[in-house]
Amino acid sequence: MSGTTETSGTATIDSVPGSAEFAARTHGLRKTYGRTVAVSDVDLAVPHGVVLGMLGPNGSGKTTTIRMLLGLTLPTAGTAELLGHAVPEHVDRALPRVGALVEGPGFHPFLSGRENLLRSAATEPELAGSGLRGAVTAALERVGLAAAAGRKYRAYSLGMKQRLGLASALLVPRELVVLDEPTNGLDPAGTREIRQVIADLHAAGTTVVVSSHLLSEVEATCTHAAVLHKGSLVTQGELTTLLESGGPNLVVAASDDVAGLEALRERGIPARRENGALRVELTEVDSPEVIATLVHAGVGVREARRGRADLEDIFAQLTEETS
Ligand SMILES: Nc1ncnc2c1ncn2[C@@H]1O[C@H](COP(=O)(O)OP(=O)(O)OP(=O)(O)O)[C@@H](O)[C@H]1O
Repeated sequence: MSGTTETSGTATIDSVPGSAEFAARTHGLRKTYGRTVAVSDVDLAVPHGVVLGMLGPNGSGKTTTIRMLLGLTLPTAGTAELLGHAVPEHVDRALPRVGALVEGPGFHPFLSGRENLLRSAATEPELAGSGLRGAVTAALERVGLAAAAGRKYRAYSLGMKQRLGLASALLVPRELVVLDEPTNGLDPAGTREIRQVIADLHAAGTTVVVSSHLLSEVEATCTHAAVLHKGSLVTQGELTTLLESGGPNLVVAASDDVAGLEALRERGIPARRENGALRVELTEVDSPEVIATLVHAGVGVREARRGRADLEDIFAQLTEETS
């Protein structure tokens, strides 16, 4: 790319920082590694003020998308914008207002957590001068690392390393915070703390993009979701809208769920096994037909109750359709 011929839309947005319609945006974003297509034609739009969960199994392209958004990896094709600035061309204009936790934050193994953060803080123009130590202490407290601040980074557990990366991302107030799998390696208490940090950021009006392969994580913390599958964006939008798009379900405790699943699939009724039961989609059929099909096949029905599709069902539907 020459750097002089950008689309007029991007140029206009760039001339008025902070006025962008979306906090982050990509158009036709693509990344290939040899013959591996890591990310394929992704059009992501992150509205201001949302907590967007980037959801997808391992290898679906979450990290690569995030790295391209932050200007850490160059796209093979397509464009990206961060707070209205074209990436990578003008990413330096956006980055002071963006906090990021991505793999390998580059901390020094022989320095303590606090010393590492002081080094990070020294690169923040906003903290030049007296505010530095106070900001570091506040960030350490915020992520629950104050007690371990004097220990060497190399002695930190994976969870502590994650927290230090998060502290670094939160040294100064941010407009946008991007977190790649922030609960990786954390115990349940650590996971709760990260959720609280995300909730606090959201309450303060900060836009958060958080990647996860855990559906429960996204359901618990996010207002929006973007689902990636094999490098493609299969859906994005408000979480409530996404959840409403899932039809009613019947959860059946059957005497033989393997035989039951086979019988249902033979009749073209979408179903899957889940926690020792069968979860059956009721979009085309109703409950009596499901039960009759099972009983006909000699499968006993111990219990059947109706429910709505949860994120896991919707995710299964979306990813099966594009498999
Ligand atoms: N530097 C690289 N060189 C070669 N292939 C890569 C590279 N980075 C990513 N890939 C491949 O691109 C695909 C997407 O990887 P990516 O890390 O973006 O997925 P992910 O959804 O973040 O997965 P995870 O949750 O495991 O981090 C995978 O097939 C991966 O092996």
